[in-house]
Amino acid sequence: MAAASTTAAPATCYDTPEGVDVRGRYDPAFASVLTRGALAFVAGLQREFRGAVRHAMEQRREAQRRYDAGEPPRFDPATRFVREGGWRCAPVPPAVADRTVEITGPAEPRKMVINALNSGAKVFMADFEDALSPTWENLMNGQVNLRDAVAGTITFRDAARGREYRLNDQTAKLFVRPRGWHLPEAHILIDGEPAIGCLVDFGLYFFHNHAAFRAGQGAGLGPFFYLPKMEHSREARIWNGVFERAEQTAGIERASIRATVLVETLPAVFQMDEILYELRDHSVGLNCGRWDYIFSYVKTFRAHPDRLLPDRALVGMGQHFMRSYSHLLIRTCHRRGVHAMGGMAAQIPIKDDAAANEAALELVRKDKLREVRAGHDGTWAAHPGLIPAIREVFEGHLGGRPNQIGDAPAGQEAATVTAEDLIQPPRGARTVDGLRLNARVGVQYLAAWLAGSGSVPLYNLMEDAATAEISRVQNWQWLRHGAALDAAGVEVRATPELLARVMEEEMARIQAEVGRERFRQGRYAEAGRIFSRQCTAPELDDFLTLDAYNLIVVHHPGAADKGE
Ligand SMILES: CC(=O)SCCNC(=O)CCNC(=O)[C@H](O)C(C)(C)COP(=O)(O)OP(=O)(O)OC[C@H]1O[C@@H](n2cnc3c(N)ncnc32)[C@H](O)[C@@H]1OP(=O)(O)O
Ligand SMILES: O=CC(=O)O
Ligand SMILES: [Mg+2]
Repeated sequence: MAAASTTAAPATCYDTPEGVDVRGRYDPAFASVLTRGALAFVAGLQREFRGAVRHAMEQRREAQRRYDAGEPPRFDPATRFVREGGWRCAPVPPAVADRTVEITGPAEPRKMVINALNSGAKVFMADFEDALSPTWENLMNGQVNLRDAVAGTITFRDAARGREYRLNDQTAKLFVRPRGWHLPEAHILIDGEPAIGCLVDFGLYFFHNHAAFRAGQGAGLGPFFYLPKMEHSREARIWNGVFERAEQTAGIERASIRATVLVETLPAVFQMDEILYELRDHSVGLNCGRWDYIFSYVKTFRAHPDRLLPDRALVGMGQHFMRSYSHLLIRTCHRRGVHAMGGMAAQIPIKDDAAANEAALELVRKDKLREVRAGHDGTWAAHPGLIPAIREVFEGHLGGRPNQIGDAPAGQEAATVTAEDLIQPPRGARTVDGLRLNARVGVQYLAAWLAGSGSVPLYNLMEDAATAEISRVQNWQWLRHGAALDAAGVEVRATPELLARVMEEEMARIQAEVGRERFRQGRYAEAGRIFSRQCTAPELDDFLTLDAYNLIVVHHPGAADKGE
């Protein structure tokens, strides 16, 4: 139990309710979000839903055993009535009818949160997931940033550049993306077990911000969320229960909270109607999370040598299985009256090369044009510099309308999408250069993640946990099945020996690129070891970030013993 301070000395530990231990570093700013009431709320959610979460995770493993044994993911005959029924989701909240451009970025650093809110995007998705390395410092600073953002008081002074950051009069509407169901929060123990990461992210944010959000940004509704990495509608049902519990606890109307679910796993594409149905009073759409989706395709078909991916750079939205997924998502959302959101082009502005920058922008424009023509209602931008071009494409196409939810379907393609279309293997070459690039990008991303940065620019592209996962699982898949790789016209087999040689050469190349000093001080060597181990593991690890998580957990004994 927490011992409330009885002296005038400043507190140095968190005031926790029964059964809750906070093992993260004490900081008065963190204590302002880790209040006794907020922690009790999170603990209540964990106690009510932990059994269902455990069951859902076991069901994921069970489904994977079936895929490994040769049964592909499919539409569930038992829920045909849901797919065929004429139900609709709750009406779209007027505050977010227009979501043509959404910027995404980690909830920390603070400067980025202000930049994103001021970016001219309609929505800012503040990320505790793919774009954030879940260190204690990042998570808690992220909560502090979001509280100040919702209050409208967030500011930042960049002393080195003499720059002040504050909010514009008009800002993007805030959506928050908590972590996926699979990730623990090891700095908070509830009844002796690590907290469920997403319940910490959701719970703290909701507890402190629901009133201010509804009074301001949400115009009576909200808060708004993005929900990642679900594999089945039973997981959406848990979120729906969490939302209902949160609404009851806060004493606000049912269906205030709204969420967009990322359809970013292959099993989930067969469950889109079912996911929307579970969340029908709390839904505000689905999103094509293309990068995790590609990662999930490899994971789902890990045991199948006939479904090897070509080089990562070739697996874009033009591949048949990706196009089919986007079309079916749009049709599903519009039938149910909610937004069908597009995804993230990986290109970011290139500062020192105007021609290359224009070429990158052109790729983004093309991607967005494809999305809006297909019927998407809005899309994601990784960087503020892309927003004018993306807005031009979407606004040009929509001609002043906030979305195209009520429009007739853009084409007939979606009406005929079959299960076979959704799993058709992508086409293209597999090369040793692809294996190399995966290694070079995967290691540098992991080094950054271990050092606390969850999204980084690498070779002029945005890299985050989802894109790095593709690099990892693709190399694993090629090695596992001894894929034939092209090496300048010569065919070589993907083997652990080949990977070992590639890793040695790529580590040397990374060192040359980042410089000896930065290499020595960074966590590159450790990242190289983890990446190699992951790519050669006999069984594919479910998540790189789960394996590496223990390396960023820092327990502060002083925080837990409370000086008793
Ligand atoms: C697969 C998925 O889940 S996609 C969604 C998750 N991924 C993301 O959200 C990635 C978001 N993007 C980013 O994190 C960044 O754009 C990066 C890491 C790719 C590149 O960042 P940087 O190298 O800092 O970019 P750059 O130096 O060009 O930044 C210029 C300015 O734009 C700001 N900026 C860049 N990206 C963003 C962003 N997404 N949100 C807000 N501000 C941003 C920078 O803070 C910087 O501001 P300043 O001029 O005030 O200092
Ligand atoms: O979260 C988005 C993705 O593409 O993954
Ligand atoms: Mg993702």
